[in-house]
Amino acid sequence: MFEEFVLTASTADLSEESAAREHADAVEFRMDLASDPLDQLASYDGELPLVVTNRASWEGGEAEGLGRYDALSDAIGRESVAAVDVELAALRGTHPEPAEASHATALRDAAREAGVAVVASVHDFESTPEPAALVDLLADAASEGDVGKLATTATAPADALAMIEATHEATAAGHRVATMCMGEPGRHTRAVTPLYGSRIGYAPVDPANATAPGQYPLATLRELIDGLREGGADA
Ligand SMILES: O=C1C[C@@](O)(C(=O)O)C[C@@H](O)[C@@H]1O
Repeated sequence: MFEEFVLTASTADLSEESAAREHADAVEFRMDLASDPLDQLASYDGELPLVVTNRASWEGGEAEGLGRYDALSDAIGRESVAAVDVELAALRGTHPEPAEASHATALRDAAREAGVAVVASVHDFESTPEPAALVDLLADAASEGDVGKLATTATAPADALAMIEATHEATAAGHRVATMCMGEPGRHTRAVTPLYGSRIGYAPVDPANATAPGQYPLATLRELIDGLREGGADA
């Protein structure tokens, strides 16, 4: 997975998979936002592969404590699960709770053994650092997972440009990355960074259930990305 760009339908409700199928390559299952996530996984019989995310509260999600790793270890044993998202701060041991690192690295080992890809993720809900700092973060994240994902908050057009530039540089340096800006001024990065190497996009099936600020609806993002790739009338 992630040899090529993967558009995920991000949801807390796996019954949305049938509606997502037309436009998405995979489903991101936000276990932290879901009710009965393990039951939903057990009864999932959709066609799209799943990327499971159990976002920690300290990284903008709703999962509290180390118990979220137990749910993720359960999830990666399912046939339908192709990738698992793990926060870079936990993998790197930079989170103040030391047990985060041992849990995160054990989960990564288990994922690799099960043939499940690891997305090492970083979020900045306030700002977008300078391009050089973004490239460093992407290099760190890519070295800890099969894909390094970075989502920052754009408050001005220059932030979007910084993310596009960093995506290009990190990809040119051989790192496998997924990038996007949250927030209105960075919305277009979701359609554009795939042209510079970003491997994962996130979009809600129903815009009322967006999992981050500034996401396009799924069908719109698919159309934008495909449209930008197709070329002009003489292509
Ligand atoms: O990390 C990401 C990216 C995201 O935050 C976004 O900005 O689209 C949406 C989340 O569901 C996902 O886990």
